[in-house]
Amino acid sequence: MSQAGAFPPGKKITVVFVIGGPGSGKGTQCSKIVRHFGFTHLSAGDLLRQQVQSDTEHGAMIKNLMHEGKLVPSDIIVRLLLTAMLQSGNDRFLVDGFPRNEENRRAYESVIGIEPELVLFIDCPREELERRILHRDQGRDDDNVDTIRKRFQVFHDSTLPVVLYYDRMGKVRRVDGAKSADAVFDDVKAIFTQLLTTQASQGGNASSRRSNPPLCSVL
Ligand SMILES: Nc1ncnc2c1ncn2[C@@H]1O[C@H](COP(=O)(O)OP(=O)(O)OP(=O)(O)O)[C@@H](O)[C@H]1O
Ligand SMILES: Nc1ccn([C@@H]2O[C@H](COP(=O)(O)O)[C@@H](O)[C@H]2O)c(=O)n1
Ligand SMILES: [Mg+2]
Repeated sequence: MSQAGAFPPGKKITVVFVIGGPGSGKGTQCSKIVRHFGFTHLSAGDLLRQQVQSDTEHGAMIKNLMHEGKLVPSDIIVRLLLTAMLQSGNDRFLVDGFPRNEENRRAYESVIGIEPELVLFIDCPREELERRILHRDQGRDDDNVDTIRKRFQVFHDSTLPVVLYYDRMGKVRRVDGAKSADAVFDDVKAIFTQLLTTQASQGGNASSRRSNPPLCSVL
């Protein structure tokens, strides 16, 4: 079914991409941002894990790819993100763990087309990331030494180039993810306070969204 027009025209929709290596604290910081700033948190990884748990059409394929630390086809993720955005009724979204590669970025642009206000990049050394993941203990199938190595490789080869793409557009805000979670959030809070203050001073209804997004092309 077409979802075209589901975002009211003229209404400002704020999207922030949250990117960082595996275990950098994306989910941790997103929870804090939700509490302080009223965003809806959409974790691409969580949406995929729900598909696996619900044993949906693509569940088995997604499970295998995640176990291998590989990326799931972009059309699947973008459809999940769009559905979650529309269902939320909110107009502020944190998109965690996305885009992970150039294909994700292009699929998002062509299907959803809401330009991110900024890209929060949580930067953290690899040794610290590995330590955190191996201590996380949330029963994730991909939190093992073999898969972690593959996830790092994907991050380096496919995700960092996307960060660089947005950096060239002046959209990246880097924070030092090696600090304590509260200290990282002090930096994150300053970034979001500035974003929302700027938006408020601009009237809050200027839209960076395409006027006629091709929402129906994958639905
Ligand atoms: N700044 C921090 N300092 C120390 N530990 C942290 C920090 N931020 C998060 N953690 C812990 O590190 C682990 C990974 O954090 P989190 O799940 O938020 O990362 P993530 O970027 O969402 O990871 P993934 O990409 O694997 O989903 C968790 O156990 C979390 O409690
Ligand atoms: N854009 C994305 C995001 C995630 N995946 C897959 O999910 C795994 C876990 O992601 P987290 O963000 O929760 O760490 C990831 O390793 C990929 O297999 C994806 O394909 N595309
Ligand atoms: Mg996470």
